[in-house]
Amino acid sequence: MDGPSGSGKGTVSRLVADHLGWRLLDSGALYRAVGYAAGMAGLDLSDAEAVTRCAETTKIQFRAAADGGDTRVIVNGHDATDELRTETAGAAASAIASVPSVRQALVALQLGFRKAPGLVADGRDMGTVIFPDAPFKVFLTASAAERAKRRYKQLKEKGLSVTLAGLQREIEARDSRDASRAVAPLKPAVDAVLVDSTGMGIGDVVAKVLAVVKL
Ligand SMILES: Nc1ncnc2c1ncn2[C@@H]1O[C@H](COP(=O)(O)OP(=O)(O)O)[C@@H](O)[C@H]1O
Ligand SMILES: Nc1ccn([C@H]2C[C@H](O)[C@@H](COP(=O)(O)OP(=O)(O)O)O2)c(=O)n1
Repeated sequence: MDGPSGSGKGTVSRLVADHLGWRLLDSGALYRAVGYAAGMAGLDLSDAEAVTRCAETTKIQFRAAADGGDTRVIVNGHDATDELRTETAGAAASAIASVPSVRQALVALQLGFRKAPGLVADGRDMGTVIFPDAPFKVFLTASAAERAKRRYKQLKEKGLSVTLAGLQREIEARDSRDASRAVAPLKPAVDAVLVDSTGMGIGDVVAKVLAVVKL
């Protein structure tokens, strides 16, 4: 499941994976974790060699939350789940994700998630680069205005201080960087089913995605 920020990939992927009893890979969390670790180490995010070393050495673990809430993301032993959800972490992730050797450093880890009975993987290049032979591919979109509204609500609920206009600018800047980079740009795989979730409820989107999965 690939698509731009706020299209609902994470939410829909989790529900689809739960429904099918499949595993889940939130690939964006890996890029966020590396961006976060690089920031903690005081690295210059435009220093390709330093951030590549960081991607090669950062220890990233996913841990189910005890209360059934969001999966926790542990970065070098520290639970960084909350820090990783911020738009600053998203921007840092997008910056380091444009470095080809950083992407390369995360390939094996992602491939390791592919296990029976199945995997739902969410990101930007799941259907194009990491799992090109995936039998079912969805490219999930929504208008930039709607995606900004969703993110605004989500971050406000987490108590973060954000503005709608600021978020829309940040989301559009990130999408344009993700889509224009030379390696693994954000774009639908040729065999992906396009789902535009603008104006659709989460349940309807999940049903549409499940209809793509023909077992
Ligand atoms: N179809 C939808 N309608 C309304 N809100 C949605 C929809 N899909 C997702 N959301 C909400 O939008 C926010 C961003 O969704 P998320 O799954 O994190 O997107 P992504 O992983 O694509 O960035 C979340 O708060 C989520 O609950
Ligand atoms: N497979 C992926 C996943 C994410 N990235 C990069 C580009 C994205 O802007 C950042 C953050 O991704 P993430 O999916 O967590 O972001 P959103 O939840 O969609 O806002 O990481 C990537 O380059 N390739």
